[in-house]
Amino acid sequence: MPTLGAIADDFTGATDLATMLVARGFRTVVAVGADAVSSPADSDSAAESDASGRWADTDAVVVALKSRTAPVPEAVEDSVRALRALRAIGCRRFYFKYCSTFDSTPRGNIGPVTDALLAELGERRTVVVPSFPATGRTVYRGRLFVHDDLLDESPMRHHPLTPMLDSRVDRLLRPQTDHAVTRVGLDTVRAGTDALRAALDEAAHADALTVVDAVDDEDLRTVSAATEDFGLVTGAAGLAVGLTGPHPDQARARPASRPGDAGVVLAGSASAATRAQVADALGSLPHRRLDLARLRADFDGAVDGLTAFVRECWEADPATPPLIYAVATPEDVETDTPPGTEPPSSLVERALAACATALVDAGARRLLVAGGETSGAVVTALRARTLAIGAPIAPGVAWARTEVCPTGTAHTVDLALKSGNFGGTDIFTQAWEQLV
Ligand SMILES: Nc1ncnc2c1ncn2[C@@H]1O[C@H](COP(=O)(O)OP(=O)(O)O)[C@@H](O)[C@H]1O
Ligand SMILES: O=C(O)[C@@H](O)C(=O)COP(=O)(O)O
Repeated sequence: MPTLGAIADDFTGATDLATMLVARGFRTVVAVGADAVSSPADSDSAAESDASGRWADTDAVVVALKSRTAPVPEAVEDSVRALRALRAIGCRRFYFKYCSTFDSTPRGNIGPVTDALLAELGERRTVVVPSFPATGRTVYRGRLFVHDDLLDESPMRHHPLTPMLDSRVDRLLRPQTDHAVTRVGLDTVRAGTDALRAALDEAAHADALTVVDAVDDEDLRTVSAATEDFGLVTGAAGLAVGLTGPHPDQARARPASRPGDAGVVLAGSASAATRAQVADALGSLPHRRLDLARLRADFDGAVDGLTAFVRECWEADPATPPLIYAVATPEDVETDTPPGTEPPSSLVERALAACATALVDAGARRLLVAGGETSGAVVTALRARTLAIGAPIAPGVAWARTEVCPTGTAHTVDLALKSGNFGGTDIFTQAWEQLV
């Protein structure tokens, strides 16, 4: 039965954390929203008995939410519902997973969600640990680095929804929370678990969100050990490097598809890493870029055109997955919404979700989706309820086996949700090799 429950503020973040938990020996399931955790049955006793059967072979459950950029009340409500659902199936330790680049605005949602989860648990303190060294995110003297750059000097400065204009994590968090925000530096972390635990027990941190420095995995292991009796920890997936699950050899799900099964890449991400991956794949994968004007003029016709193109590609060469993408260069991002029309971001999400639905119906059994918001739209449209994490592809990215039911018929597919900034340049062509 699961004892560790996590709440992730986007879908790629959920599979990112789940990938880490699987590698650490937790049999992990990603549940799409709180409802996928709870039984649909309405009585508590029915929910309990159903839960004990459904979750018997699971050590950790990660609830995937689409709450990173949702209005604050909605993000809080969804997160608290997820927490209650996780408690109802027996989880006793909780992990709030947000982005390793601390994606949020001065109004939230990291602070308000953390406050609400603490209140729900009756806890007064937690740690704030966005560090994820395997992907170049480190925190030193409270400043968040993305590889060699301070966060506010990285491409995150220009993020359309959550531009990160400061790199001091405590300063970013303070306007978002009702708690005090404190810091513990690397010297204390490097002094070891007992020293860090003693520091976190000091009065200053007793009723606070404490930003803890960590620049390598050993630091994260120390933070994890020093907080093992905390009801809630918060951070990126890196912090899970310090957790140890009970099933080191059984945690990974087997692929659903076989080599040669039809696949597709759907890239809605506009981030720098995805743009480089798109550029790399244009040389070797058949491809089409979304035409926003055409989608506005005739949405169904445009989607039909894209899916017909993919089917033709499969017929010509079943082994090569075509690429449908939204952004190749920063200039491709439309920031203005023509009067009376749908915002470009939602149009793109809807188009890629519609492509995913039609393509699964047409035989796609392997889908690689790039971008957190995009993944949320695709997974929701495919009506997936749970994802079982399989083979790793890159730090923070793995294949997941999932049953989807977009139009009434269920299919088991392999799905990889790639965070915009994760993965090597050749991930769109190389990821398939892990599906064996
Ligand atoms: N050409 C475009 N113009 C405007 N918005 C776009 C365009 N292409 C993609 N988007 C939107 O940008 C957002 C990208 O977010 P996400 O999928 O989380 O990836 P990332 O954060 O890596 O960029 C999505 O909402 C997507 O629909
Ligand atoms: O922690 C991270 O960096 C990722 O898990 C993540 O959340 C990235 O979000 P997107 O770039 O929106 O996919």
